[in-house]
Amino acid sequence: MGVVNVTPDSFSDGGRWFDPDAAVRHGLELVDEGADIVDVGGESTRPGAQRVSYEEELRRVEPVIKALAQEGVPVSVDTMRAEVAEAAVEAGAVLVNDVSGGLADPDMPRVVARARVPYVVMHWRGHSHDMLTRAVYADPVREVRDELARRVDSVISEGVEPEMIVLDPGLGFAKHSAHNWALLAYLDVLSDLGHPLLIGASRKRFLGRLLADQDGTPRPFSRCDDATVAVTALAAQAGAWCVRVHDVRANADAVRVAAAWGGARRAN
Ligand SMILES: Nc1nc2ncc(COP(=O)(O)O)nc2c(=O)[nH]1
Repeated sequence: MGVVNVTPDSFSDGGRWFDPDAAVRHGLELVDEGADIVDVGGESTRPGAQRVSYEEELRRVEPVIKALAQEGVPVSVDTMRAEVAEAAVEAGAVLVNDVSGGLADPDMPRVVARARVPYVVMHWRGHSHDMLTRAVYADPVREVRDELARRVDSVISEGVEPEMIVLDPGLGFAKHSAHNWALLAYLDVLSDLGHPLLIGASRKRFLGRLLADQDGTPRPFSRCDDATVAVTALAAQAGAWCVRVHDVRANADAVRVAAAWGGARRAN
């Protein structure tokens, strides 16, 4: 899953694809690099980000989704708003990627159920402006698993088909580095919920902190693609269904390496 943030302020590529034509060109490049899905988002979710209006979010994403869909690109819409998801599916999106897992907008499960598209339910504990105040866990893996399980039950009760649900641990969302590493180390606990897993580690702060230099300065996000590729290979080997990344080519290569490695083990 290649990322196209049509935002002026996303942490990892803020502003580069804010122009719709540039965003569409970039989405097509990501497909050429090996992306199976292009994820289009119009609202930054970096820690501390302020929300944008529904109108502004839709203005940003709709033309990009429509143009990419018309080129035959499988597009997902990264939104917490049911109205944006509905309009995005109308414009040709084939998957809804909801970082709030249906918590930010109670209408979302009904919209997704009616659209009959796959639905990414990510672990979330509130909006970016204050989510780090909720980054408190006694047992992060068990708590994330239990909270995701509750979201699954809730959205199914609203009509979403179980087989349409994809789960995501929400790395960096109301989580500190140690929480993120624990979730990656125990992906099998989340897989046991019985849904495909999407992993979004690309260029995130916990990778920059891991790679900090001697005086503790975190590695800039633009130089965390190699670490992202390592996470991709390990996540693929751990059975992840999809990784959400900025640098598609290198990560698509890593997925192929993991598939060849895993295939050889099964064959012998
Ligand atoms: N499903 C899913 N969606 C996401 N959308 C945005 C971001 C924030 O990263 P970005 O600003 O680089 O897009 N991370 C995720 C994620 O981890 N999982």
